Amino acid sequence: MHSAPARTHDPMCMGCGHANPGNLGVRVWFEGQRVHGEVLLDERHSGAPGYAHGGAIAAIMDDLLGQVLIPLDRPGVTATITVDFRGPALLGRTLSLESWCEKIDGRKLHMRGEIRDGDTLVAEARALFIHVDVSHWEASGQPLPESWQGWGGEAQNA
Ligand SMILES: CCCCCCCCCC(=O)SCCNC(=O)CCNC(=O)[C@H](O)C(C)(C)COP(=O)(O)OP(=O)(O)OC[C@H]1O[C@@H](n2cnc3c(N)ncnc32)[C@H](O)[C@@H]1OP(=O)(O)O
Repeated sequence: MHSAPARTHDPMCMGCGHANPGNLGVRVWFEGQRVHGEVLLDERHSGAPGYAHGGAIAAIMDDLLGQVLIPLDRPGVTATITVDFRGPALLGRTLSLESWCEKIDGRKLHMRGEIRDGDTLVAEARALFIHVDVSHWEASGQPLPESWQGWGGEAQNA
């Protein structure tokens, strides 16, 4: 059963933002605290003829693993991410996405994610996210998404 998120991501997000014409087309849905999704890359994301750029795959991973913050109900930022490229990422194929939180250790959120083309593992990633208060993003002066109000309670910030 898919659950509707209480929070939504930045509409201008480079990965999934519906208001960003240059988005990578990441679509996600939630099942409990797990994130599922899909993406279809095309010639704009080429790294070699017919193959996706590794940076596009890494950006998708960052977005995908960050989405876990929504069901966790904790705002956070990526501190470090490692992407292992395991198989060909072909353009023009619908890739399936999955991410989850493996461990929480205080403010440290250890995330994992996978991208598959059918049964083939294309890439896997692990990342450390750090829980922050939403005031972390106020320095830009841009308005924050309305749904972020009251998100995640208190976190001691940078
Ligand atoms: C989907 C819903 C929307 C979600 C929002 C958007 C998500 C988008 C994801 C992104 O792309 S975020 C953009 C890229 N990331 C950043 O811009 C983060 C920039 N870095 C920072 O702002 C600060 O470095 C950070 C908030 C991550 C940490 O600073 P703090 O001063 O708050 O914490 P501190 O440095 O004291 O570290 C807290 C703990 O984390 C550990 N830590 C921090 N950075 C680390 C690192 N890089 N590697 C390993 N450990 C790290 C640190 O050692 C420490 O461990 P201990 O508590 O055990 O001492």
